[in-house]
Amino acid sequence: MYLPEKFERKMQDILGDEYQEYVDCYEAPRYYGLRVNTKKISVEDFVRICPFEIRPIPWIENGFYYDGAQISPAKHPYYAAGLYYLQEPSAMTPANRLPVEPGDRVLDVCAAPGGKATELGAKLQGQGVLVANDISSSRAKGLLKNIEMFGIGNVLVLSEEPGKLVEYFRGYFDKILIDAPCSGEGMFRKDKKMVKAWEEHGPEFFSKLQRSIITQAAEMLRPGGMLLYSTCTFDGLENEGTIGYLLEQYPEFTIEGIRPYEGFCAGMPGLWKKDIPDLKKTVRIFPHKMKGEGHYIALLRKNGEHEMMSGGSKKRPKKLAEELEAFLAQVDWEKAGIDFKREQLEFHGERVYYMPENLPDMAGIRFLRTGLLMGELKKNRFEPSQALAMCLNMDAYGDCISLPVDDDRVVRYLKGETLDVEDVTGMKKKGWHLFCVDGYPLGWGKLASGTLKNKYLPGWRWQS
Ligand SMILES: C[S@@+](CC[C@H](N)C(=O)[O-])C[C@H]1O[C@@H](n2cnc3c(N)ncnc32)[C@H](O)[C@@H]1O
Repeated sequence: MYLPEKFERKMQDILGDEYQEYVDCYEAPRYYGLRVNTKKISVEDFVRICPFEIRPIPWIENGFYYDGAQISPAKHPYYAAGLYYLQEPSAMTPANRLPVEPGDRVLDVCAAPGGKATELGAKLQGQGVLVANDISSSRAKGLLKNIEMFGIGNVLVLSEEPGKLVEYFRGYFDKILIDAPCSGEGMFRKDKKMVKAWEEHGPEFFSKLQRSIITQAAEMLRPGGMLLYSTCTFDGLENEGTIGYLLEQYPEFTIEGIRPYEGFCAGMPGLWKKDIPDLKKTVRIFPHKMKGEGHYIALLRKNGEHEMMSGGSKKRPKKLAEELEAFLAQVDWEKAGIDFKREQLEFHGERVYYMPENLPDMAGIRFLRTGLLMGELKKNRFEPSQALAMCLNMDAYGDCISLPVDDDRVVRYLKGETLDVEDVTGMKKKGWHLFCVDGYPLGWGKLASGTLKNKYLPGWRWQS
């Protein structure tokens, strides 16, 4: 495989005697990974129902290898049910090693298309808030879809420069993840196009961007909070150099240890001009040392006294339209994992949202979604949304139709067809039903006389 000479020389310096072993691994096939959505299913249950062969990724509790040359897990209904995300195994490490707890306020600064944000959201288990941002609004659209498919409703999906976010969220977050734009050296085996991109924009270009993003993120972290910085490159300036720069600018930060794995290598203080021994606590992932592509991860804590920052003022709940009221009463919110409070409902035109608690005033921010889009009120008729369907489960909503995965109506539903379901429902029931595969929601349908009118979101439908 072609590698630029300058890159080869750098890797020889970094790896010394191991360089040949590293180069040889470019001839080996890449690894494919699948990460279980623990908000929707336990790892044990997923292993029990998984329709294809998977092998555990040893350093990620909910991660598995699959044979990407033989199978396409994205074409399975369980994928449409949000039971898993497809992600290169090393790329699972950053969100896995950031200790997010339910109830935390979490920011993913460079989140699209959502590989890490979906895991951070799953770890929150519906409590607290995930702010998923990406400067690119086109990439943020894919991010929104992945987050909704994963059933994460306690979310803001934004598309802003991190510098602008500081005005709104200074000292607000408990945990921040920066999966920084980088020169992508660790992805050369997975994606050959990255080599050409590297020749156009190398480490110096990205280093400037990374320094600006990490210092802006530092402003948004509360004292006591934790920040995880990751890249998929080997370059010392972009990795240890960015962390060294942060410590210089913000001495209140300290480098924390990362839960170990035998394949992880220590960060290399010598690659940064100043010697900071704690940089050894950061982690380098090399593809010749473990079964995944190249990555770098640093975990930091911001030290200092924490004052809880409260959000904006509460609006009084208004009187709700009867049909919305009736719909809300039908949901067992506790079983949906949502601590439902009416004052968190917001109305924008016909749309009804369920907002996370304690948000700052967000006037002027560019967003794709604030909160969970519950549905639309059209002439007092309430139509529940796709996002809400993905947040629910069969215990939380009474009227469900669940078919086994091998019933051909499951795929026909995903293609947008009207279904005859009289054999499952009888003739009696009418109205909104949650359509599920093996008990996991795919979307809505409206039932009348044994026929289910398809309400699967048109933009998500499978091609016929
Ligand atoms: C490595 S990718 C993120 C991948 C993502 N975390 C995931 O796991 O799916 C880096 C992202 O940073 C975004 N980006 C580039 N410059 C940025 C900036 N100044 N602020 C925020 N995001 C930025 C890019 O649009 C890109 O989506």
